[in-house]
Amino acid sequence: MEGGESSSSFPMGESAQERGLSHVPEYYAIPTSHRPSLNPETADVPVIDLVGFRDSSSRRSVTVNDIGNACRRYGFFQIVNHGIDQFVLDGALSSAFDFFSLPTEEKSKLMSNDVHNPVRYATSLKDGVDKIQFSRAFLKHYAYPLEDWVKSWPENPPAYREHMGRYAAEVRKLALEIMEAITESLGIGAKYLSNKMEKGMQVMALNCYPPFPQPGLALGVPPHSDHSCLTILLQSTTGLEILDTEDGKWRAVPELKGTLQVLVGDHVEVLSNGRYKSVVHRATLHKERTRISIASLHSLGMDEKMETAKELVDEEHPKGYKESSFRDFLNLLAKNDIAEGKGFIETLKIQY
Ligand SMILES: O=C(O)CCC(=O)C(=O)O
Ligand SMILES: [Fe+2]
Repeated sequence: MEGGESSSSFPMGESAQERGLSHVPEYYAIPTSHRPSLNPETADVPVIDLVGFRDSSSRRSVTVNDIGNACRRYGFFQIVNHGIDQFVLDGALSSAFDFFSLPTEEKSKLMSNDVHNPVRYATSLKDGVDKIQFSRAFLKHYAYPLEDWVKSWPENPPAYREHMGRYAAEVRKLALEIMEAITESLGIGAKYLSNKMEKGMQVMALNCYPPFPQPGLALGVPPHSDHSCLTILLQSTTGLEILDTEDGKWRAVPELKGTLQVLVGDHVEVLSNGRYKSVVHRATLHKERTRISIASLHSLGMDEKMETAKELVDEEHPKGYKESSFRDFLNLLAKNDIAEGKGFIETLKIQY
């Protein structure tokens, strides 16, 4: 089990018997303290109007400031007026839905547990695993440069490549623009990372969470933060929850038609020397509905090391993180089940 190219530290559950829950089937062995609420509080997260960032007037600096505050406070914000048409979003969601609706034999052609594989399908309901703590199927594929990767994407459903390809290209442009707003908000300039992001990686993680009979007893994806610089998430319905570090509570991200969710990833935490923290998040399950989410993860190139900006290091703020690349993350993931292991960001922190 792993998150959407993500890193996490999540204590494995004691067994149901150990906790005296004999009426709960063994496969619902999620630790009590990690069970999601069926009525979570709603997160009061900032909604950023991106038109403001594209403005040349003072509105731009207000928007940059709002983005900086959101990154500092939550590591998360929602965006409206992002410029991606609703039909492109709907096309991506419905092709994801159609892919997951294919017969198992068809999806299994892409089945792989090798985290280095650029296109792979997997599910958390593996044979022989009797503890279903997480219920999810996912398809992950690289998406940039699109012309290099699209050939290895699913051939079915027939419209998949066109619809997902269109969304992939548009969401990547958006991610690069938001990255500019983030570096500008850090005071290191909008173009600080532009060249490296231009040559960077885009991984799309399509998640499918089928209806689950007892959604209070399992999760879709365990708590984790994404390894990326930033992740843009499109969801068909609610289910994403973020951890508020101020009070340690999980809160549900509200559903706002047409919005996209922006998650600060581990590599922006490293870049910012901890001024911005990657957001710890998880996905919950619904009793009757299938939920689809599409996470687009943007980072530097495979072997390009992300380093803390030297402009953000001084006596008061000593360098807090080691440098690392996307490949370093994959290597950690390969030997570390994220449901058990140390989160990627934890391995990067420098202890003084
Ligand atoms: O489904 C979601 O809302 C979250 C998915 C996620 O965190 C991921 O793919 O990294
Ligand atoms: Fe994630």
